Amino acid sequence: MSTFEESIYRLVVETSTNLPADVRRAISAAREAEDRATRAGLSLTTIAQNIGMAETNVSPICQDTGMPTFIVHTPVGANQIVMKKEIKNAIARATKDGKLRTNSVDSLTGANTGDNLGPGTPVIHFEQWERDEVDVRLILKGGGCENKNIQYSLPCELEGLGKAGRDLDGIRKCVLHAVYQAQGQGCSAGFIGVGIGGDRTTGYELAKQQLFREVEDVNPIPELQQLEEYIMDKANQLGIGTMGFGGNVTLLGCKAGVMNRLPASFFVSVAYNCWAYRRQGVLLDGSTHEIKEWIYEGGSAVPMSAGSADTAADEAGAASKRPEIVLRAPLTEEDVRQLKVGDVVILNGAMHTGRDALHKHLMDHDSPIDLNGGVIYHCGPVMLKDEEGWHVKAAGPTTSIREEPYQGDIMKRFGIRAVIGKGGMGPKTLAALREHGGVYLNAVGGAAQYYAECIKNVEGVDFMEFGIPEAMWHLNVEGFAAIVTMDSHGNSLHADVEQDSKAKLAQFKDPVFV
Ligand SMILES: O=C(O)C[C@H](O)C(=O)O
Ligand code: SF4
Repeated sequence: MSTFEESIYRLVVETSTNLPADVRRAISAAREAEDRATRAGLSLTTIAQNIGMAETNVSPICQDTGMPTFIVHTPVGANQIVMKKEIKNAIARATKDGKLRTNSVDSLTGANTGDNLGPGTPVIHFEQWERDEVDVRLILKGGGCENKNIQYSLPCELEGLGKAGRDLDGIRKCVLHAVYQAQGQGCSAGFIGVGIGGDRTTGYELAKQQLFREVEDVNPIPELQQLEEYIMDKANQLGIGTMGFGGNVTLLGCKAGVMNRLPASFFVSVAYNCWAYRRQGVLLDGSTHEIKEWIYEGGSAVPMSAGSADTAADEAGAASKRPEIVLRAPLTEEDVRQLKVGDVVILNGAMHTGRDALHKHLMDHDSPIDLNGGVIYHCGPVMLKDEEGWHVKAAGPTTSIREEPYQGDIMKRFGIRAVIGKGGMGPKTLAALREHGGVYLNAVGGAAQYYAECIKNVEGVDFMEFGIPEAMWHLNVEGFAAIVTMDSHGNSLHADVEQDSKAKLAQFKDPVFV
């Protein structure tokens, strides 16, 4: 392997497994701002533990290792064709080693390429510069937060905020709205990059580029510096909180950039990044391609609590007015009818993963196993196989709302009693929980190491043809902690937080930048 390929491999592993110092500082500050004995505080404790565990285990912070996106600056004359090939080799190797999930899926057939390579994956942007070194930056941005990106075309009308015009105040409203509409689904607390101007494509590119800035830097353009500070202040008054559980911290960073636009177009593009803000970079020697320096301060400079996986579960007891409730699957109707929003549940026993492909399949096919009393986990894990069998390398929840069209019907048809995911579900599922006797449990998004440790055994797998993330994994878990956010009595914490934050958003209707 060439030195360039080796250096890129190291960059990929570091990015996926070790959150940089500036991001850690932002998360630590959020922990300080949030009472530990709340749902948000509890989730931040789990997040902090997870960051420490990922570093120690050299395993993915989150199971969704995202769309690898590289920005490479090369000296004039460097062979970009060879570099591209070697970047791809490094990606395939990191995937084989379980540092990246198999994340490249054929959009028409649904087939997973298995090595993270394919049309459009990875994304590599080359730029030439007049220096001798090679600068390679990488961001691994997951699908859940990518789904919460949003683009506005000014002028427009925004719920809660009214008219947004073609000026700085209109931009202000769009950015606040972008944070509101993400709720907890992009694994808040998040970081946003804002691209002002451009066309639809370059606007989004500019937004994503902002995510390569340091969390603590100061915008050199005074208007944008003001905008960033304003958004940081006001977005954190929306009360959405970590995971959308409500709380004081909703946004960890806001970076805005500007470029020219066409007279007829005025786009504001927002790239939403989850707390698992994985970006790193290396400066390579121009001739040897050895790593000369890391671009962003390494994570090890800011230790996060790497304590035992029990800490969060212990704090969970304090976060709830009622003691935590320990249940063993399969569950009975009585088990789940006793649960109320806010309860902390510790699950033991059998759990089955299922996400988009499985839910669609189960609508008109039988299940390969008996799901009566069963627990479905919305999760697409990172798995590795050796002589002894399959091992879980990372296994946090995925965004549940995508299963909203199917979930209620499937629960009733197969007798499923609990669904675990993140971000909450909608009215159809809530009605089914009530009618059938079911519960929705919210796990901490991105806490892939924390949950992987709870999985004691992989009992089997079905539908491997869907690819590793979409297959139905049969797991045996111990001490899997999650919070009831939708119960069988018609209560949904997600609906409440959305309602509440909408009212708070409306406070920021009046012009600020005039
Ligand atoms: O694909 C996943 O595992 C998670 C995804 O990033 C999500 O946030 O829903
Ligand atoms: S699960 Fe959450 S933390 Fe992981 S990539 Fe998706 S949005 Fe980010």
